[in-house]
Amino acid sequence: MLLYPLLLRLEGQPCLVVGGGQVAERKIESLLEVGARVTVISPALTPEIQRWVDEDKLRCHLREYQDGDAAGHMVVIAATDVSAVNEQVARDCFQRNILINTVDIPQLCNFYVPAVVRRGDLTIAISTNGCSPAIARRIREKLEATFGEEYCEYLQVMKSLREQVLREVPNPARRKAIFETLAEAELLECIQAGDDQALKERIAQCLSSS
Ligand SMILES: C[C@@]1(CC(=O)O)c2cc3[nH]c(cc4nc(cc5[nH]c(cc(n2)[C@H]1CCC(=O)O)[C@@](C)(CC(=O)O)[C@@H]5CCC(=O)O)C(CC(=O)O)=C4CCC(=O)O)c(CCC(=O)O)c3CC(=O)O
Ligand SMILES: NC(=O)C1=CN([C@@H]2O[C@H](COP(=O)(O)OP(=O)(O)OC[C@H]3O[C@@H](n4cnc5c(N)ncnc54)[C@H](O)[C@@H]3O)[C@@H](O)[C@H]2O)C=CC1
Repeated sequence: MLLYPLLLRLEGQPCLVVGGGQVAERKIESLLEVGARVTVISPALTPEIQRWVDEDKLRCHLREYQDGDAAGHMVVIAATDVSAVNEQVARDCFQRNILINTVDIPQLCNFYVPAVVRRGDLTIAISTNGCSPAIARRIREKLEATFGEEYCEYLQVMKSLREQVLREVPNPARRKAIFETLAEAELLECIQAGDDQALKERIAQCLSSS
């Protein structure tokens, strides 16, 4: 079965992680990174999760999951090492149409967590449809080597150029031509080389030629 890829806005949204072990820690970290409002329910926590609790980065209930705890959350991750508990959490979520990731039972997920490369505004998400998370991780590591930190600045430059063109060029067909010329203009190479002069010249060329 094919999965539909989505990028969610979770800033300020209530999310629940059930379990406080190694896998929970990885999933919590990625939720905190995007500004989600995270609650953890688990009788025990890794030292890192405990640190996030101490720093007030997340709310925590030091107890076992109880029926219905999932209610009111946008996203839930069932990450205990007890399959029966994870199944109970998943059941609660399916009843309520909540997004649920059950870490040990792919059939009880309505979404998977991909491996992710982030470079500022660039997000590359990798999934093997659950066939091999280890391969997803290796592909991420390969892509990290190809898409370096310079993509952060590159996308910022492209963003401000795009805003400028949207503002100044009324004709959509001409705008499209300019965006394509800019995308092909090897601006990344100028950024990698730290050559601001060449960058400015190429941009000026693109804006005047298309
Ligand atoms: C279905 C899915 C559901 C979900 O969790 O979303 C799922 C399920 C399971 N994972 C298992 C094992 C491992 N998972 C990892 C790592 C990651 N797993 C992630 C996602 C996913 N894992 C979803 C599918 C993603 C896809 O479509 O490819 C990543 C990408 C994202 C993240 O978790 O943040 C993250 C890499 C992040 C990174 O490095 O970039 C490693 C490797 C490691 O830890 O280094 C191992 C051990 C090696 C191996 O098994 O391959 C097991 C079996 C446990 C057991 O042995 O019983 C199950 C359950 C099952 O398959 O039945
Ligand atoms: N999807 C993924 O990416 C991966 C999934 N797994 C699966 O994830 C599961 C968890 O792995 P780990 O985090 O390494 O285990 P762990 O043993 O480190 O953590 C389990 C956590 O669940 C908590 N817990 C147990 N019963 C609970 C209950 N009734 N209510 C709330 N919390 C409860 C424990 O206190 C502990 O914090 C394993 O079953 C494994 O099969 C393992 C690797 C990767």
